[in-house]
Amino acid sequence: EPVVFNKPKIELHVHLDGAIRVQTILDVAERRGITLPGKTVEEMTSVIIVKEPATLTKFLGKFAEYMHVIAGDREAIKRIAYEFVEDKAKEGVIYVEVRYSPHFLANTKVDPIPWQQEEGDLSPDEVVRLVNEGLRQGERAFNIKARSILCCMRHMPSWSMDIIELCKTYRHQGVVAIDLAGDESLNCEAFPGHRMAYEEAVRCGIHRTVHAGEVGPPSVVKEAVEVLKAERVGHGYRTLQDQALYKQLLAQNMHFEICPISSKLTGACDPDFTKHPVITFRNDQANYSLNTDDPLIFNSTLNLDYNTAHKYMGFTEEEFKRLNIKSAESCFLPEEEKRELLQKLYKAYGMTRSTVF
Ligand SMILES: O=c1[nH]cnc2c1ncn2[C@@H]1O[C@H](CO)[C@@H](O)[C@H]1O
Repeated sequence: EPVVFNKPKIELHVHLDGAIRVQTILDVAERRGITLPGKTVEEMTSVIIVKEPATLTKFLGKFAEYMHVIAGDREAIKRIAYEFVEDKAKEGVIYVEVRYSPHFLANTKVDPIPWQQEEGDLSPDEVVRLVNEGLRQGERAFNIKARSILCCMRHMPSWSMDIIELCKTYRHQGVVAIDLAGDESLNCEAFPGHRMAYEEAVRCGIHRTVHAGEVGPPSVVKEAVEVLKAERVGHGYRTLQDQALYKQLLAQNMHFEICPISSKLTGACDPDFTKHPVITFRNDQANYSLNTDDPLIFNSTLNLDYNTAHKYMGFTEEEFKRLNIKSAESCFLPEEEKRELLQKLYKAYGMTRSTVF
């Protein structure tokens, strides 16, 4: 696979638990005495990955193949965070916001205890500290910047107040925002638990993004923006089905976190990339990023997403630069650090302030 955009990049939408190395899953399983359906990287990869377009619900089921290996294990959680930063640095990412559900990696103070684990002594709070530590060590080792976003889960509104409290506690240790992830096709309207958490986020100045309009109708996007006060929309492809809403969000400079490979394999979009919604976003010079979402499960890299945009959608170097600058402008860093990041991009792209889009 050739590298079409071999320049510094920003990634804003990637799930930590969807970006684990298969080798790490095997190593940890062996150490913990957990039996897996595959013994080699090749075998486990074929168990985990989605090869053909499926449904969001089926795709989300894939996490159950390996989450029980990592969850509840301090060393494993720190390791996946550290290795994630290394992998992103290798892809040419200079700033990444990585998201996850602390509850999904815990085995106490979480109800129900996920992945059929026995109760243990690893709480969501400690999970966040371990991830913060892994990311920080990765930042130092690989010379890139990594921040995190904590996910509420659509089907677990009872966890959402924990999430906003964790965002508040760790806002100066790398946590920059709240997200709402999970299966939008099962419950469309956000539960009061989610709404309360997002209200608190607004009150405390915690940044907000929401998975919306990935497979759900444009009304979910509207709710994300108007009720949950999302500053960015995760995916948001279906926004295009409501032209009035789309025009309004364009005018508002709303940021869309686009994940091309993901959108094909979750069945969110037409598998024919020449018909992809991001072509419309591009033609309208919208504010959006290109992201991997879950590279483990899609067996992908950020380069594959860029190549796909280039090969099937006619994306140019110019557009890749523009969208990365929009991504930096829409990231959840404090203003000062955002300016620094933008300067880095301008320099790497050979742009002076006057040639900026
Ligand atoms: O594309 C997606 N849409 C909705 N939810 C997702 C997607 N990818 C991952 N997750 C969900 O987010 C959780 C926290 O990282 C993952 O465990 C998965 O359940």
